[in-house]
Amino acid sequence: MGQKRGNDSKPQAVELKKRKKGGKAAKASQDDSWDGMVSIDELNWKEVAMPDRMADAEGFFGLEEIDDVEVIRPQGNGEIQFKAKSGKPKKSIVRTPTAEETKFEEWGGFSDGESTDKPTGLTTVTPEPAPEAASESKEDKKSKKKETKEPKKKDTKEPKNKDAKKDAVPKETKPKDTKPKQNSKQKANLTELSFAALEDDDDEDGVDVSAWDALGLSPELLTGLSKMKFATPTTVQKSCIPAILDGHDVVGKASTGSGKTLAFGIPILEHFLEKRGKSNNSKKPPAHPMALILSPTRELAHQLAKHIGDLTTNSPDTNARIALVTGGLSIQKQQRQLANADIVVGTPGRVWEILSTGTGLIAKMQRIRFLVVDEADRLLSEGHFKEFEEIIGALDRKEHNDFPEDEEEDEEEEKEDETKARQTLVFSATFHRDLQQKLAGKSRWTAGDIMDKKESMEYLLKKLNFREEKPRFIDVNPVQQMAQGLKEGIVECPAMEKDLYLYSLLLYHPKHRTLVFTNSISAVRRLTQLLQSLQLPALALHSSMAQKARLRSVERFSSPTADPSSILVATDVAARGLDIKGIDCVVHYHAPRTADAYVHRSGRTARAGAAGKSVIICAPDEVVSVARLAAKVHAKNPNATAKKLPLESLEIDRRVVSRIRPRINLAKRITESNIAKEKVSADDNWMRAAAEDLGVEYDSEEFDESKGKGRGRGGGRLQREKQASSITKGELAGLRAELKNLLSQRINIGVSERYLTAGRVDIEALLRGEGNASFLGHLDPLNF
Ligand SMILES: Nc1ncnc2c1ncn2[C@@H]1O[C@H](COP(=O)(O)OP(=O)(O)OP(=O)(O)O)[C@@H](O)[C@H]1O
Repeated sequence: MGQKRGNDSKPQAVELKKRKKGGKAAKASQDDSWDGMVSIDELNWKEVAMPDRMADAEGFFGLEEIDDVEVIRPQGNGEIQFKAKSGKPKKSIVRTPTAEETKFEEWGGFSDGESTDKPTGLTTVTPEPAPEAASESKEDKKSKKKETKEPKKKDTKEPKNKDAKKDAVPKETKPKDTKPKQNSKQKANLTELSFAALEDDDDEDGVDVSAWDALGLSPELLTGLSKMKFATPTTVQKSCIPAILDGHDVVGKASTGSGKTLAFGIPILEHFLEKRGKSNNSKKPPAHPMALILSPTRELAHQLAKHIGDLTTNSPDTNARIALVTGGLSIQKQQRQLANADIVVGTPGRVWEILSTGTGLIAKMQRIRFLVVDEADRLLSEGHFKEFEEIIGALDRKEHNDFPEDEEEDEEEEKEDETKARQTLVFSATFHRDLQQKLAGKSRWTAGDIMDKKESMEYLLKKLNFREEKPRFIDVNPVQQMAQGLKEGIVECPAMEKDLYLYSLLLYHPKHRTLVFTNSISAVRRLTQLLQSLQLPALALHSSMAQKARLRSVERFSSPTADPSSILVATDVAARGLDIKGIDCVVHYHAPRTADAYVHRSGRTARAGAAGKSVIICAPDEVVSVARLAAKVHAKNPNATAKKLPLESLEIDRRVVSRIRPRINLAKRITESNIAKEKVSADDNWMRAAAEDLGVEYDSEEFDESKGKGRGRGGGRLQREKQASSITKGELAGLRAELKNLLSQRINIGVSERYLTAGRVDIEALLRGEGNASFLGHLDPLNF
């Protein structure tokens, strides 16, 4: 078993087997008198391969490990040392400095501040802001701190230190990245596991980030933002970051994909940098976590950790430890991770499990500076309320601090930070209308009914114990809940022809990455198979799939190398928070059940200022409820009236519908037969196993006969299933061949000899392969 390390070694800790990467380059003397002892930073660490699932990454990213070393404990207070295990060459455990490190070593540092006797390594070469920037920024931080101590009475959107900061920050931040290997490699590891599309790793150039100047951020984070190519803050970031930096509690509402994660992530990291700067010891593990971010689902928690982690990785010298606390790992491990993290991201169930069983963890967590509740309304619908209430109760309980070693730091903190109360930040894209009115101060809170309405958002907010009497309610888009670049459409069709219209829509929009929502798992299964049999690159996502299969589907769908026409068929498990870049179109195969679901589903496209489309396929008996739902979503939109909603009615060309019907009929028969066969075989296996357990004989034919005779509920379905499953292999092969033949031809929508000779068809264009490759003839686009 090898040793593992992370970024910060702590000599006294025997568990220093793990630390974040980025230790000093080795310069161990390798002459004959050398006794073979090396320090932690001189070891030849190897990067640990990242596991398939983020959950298996144990919460900390970028670990390194080493084999064949012995840990030599110090006498007294000395540093732990290492030496090669007996039988191994002494030098085998020593790292050779890279050419780059040697170069920097010779160069001798950046400025007066750098001590020349520093041994070696990345700490020496970590990019520092220009000297004046560094000193000004310290001043700024001090002044900002003063402001933070007391939430301002007046709502100032810009921090006071704006001007000073402005000078400190390079306009065109082209960071002299002195940790290129570490950063890009860590980034690669993370992005491999990410839901988001991979970015071009080779391109290290930053963008101009002067648009962020007004927010007065540190040079470190500006460099990170520059590298991530976030040239301007989004509206929610512009409004929330100053309020949070000023120490206010914030309830933030902003449309999907508008950048809410960094709206709270950036102030948290600013606080981290400020506190770390003061402690003058970046290597010491934190006495307690600084922020707790609660998220309703594992996927979202992973995404949040990754998004904030990306910013820390890209920001020089910002090695905040992020612990991901979700199911799937040993409690003891997560207790350790949580205790040593700067930022804890987790689901309420798991966080509570860890806190309630760990010794002293509650006392540590009581000292967090930020509590973030993301996708707050879903936290309730996911049934996390009980654990959430327990966590809040525990955080607010008075407990003794049983960490004597932290006392010194505590006193220091206490002296400097008079506002010990934590800041609470609540974010979502949807809050119901009554609550919005109350938060905006337009209607009153009535204590009586709130306490009766347990598990409501009102109750949750009351429980949160804000530091201020009233949190700042920042509603970035009070009139428009939908993203600006989103176009909404509706396709009306007979209830039994939704497959046909879905297929038409997909053919109308080639090279569109499409997310199709259904209301049931069985519909996801059926539609995925149906589309696959039509040779479309469809993938499934629903909650009954194993976690690994879910992640695989999302990654295959979102990978930049994926087919640009990729289709993900999903239940509402994918409706919230999932940040997949480049989804062009969301199709609601089943109408969403609530207005919020419509907002969140549609919010998977048109993210971060991009354009996107959302189309509801609507049966006649759904039209009224869909119109009501759209009216609710657009209630405050001045351009929408009950008669004129921003829902474009999309007319699918009848010729298309009639020409593709044979394809759909064949594909449906093949799919139904496959599903019925799978089901029969699963039932059969189950019956056989049950019969075996009971010690009776099982005759499947006899059983089938008795099943088919039933006239009660489900009798018709059983008959259909039986019929579908009774198609022979030969018949099925025949159907497949027929479908394959149809799919090999383009859909002819009006090209005949008569048209060709009458000049109705641009033959040249046809030969050039222009237009929609699925069709032969001219197809009027949907203009949508
Ligand atoms: N300032 C910025 N400039 C450009 N892109 C940004 C900026 N801030 C965030 N993004 C990108 O925008 C996307 C959406 O961000 P995020 O996931 O935080 O949105 P959200 O508001 O939380 O959405 P949802 O409500 O759906 O969870 C992400 O891919 C993120 O990388």
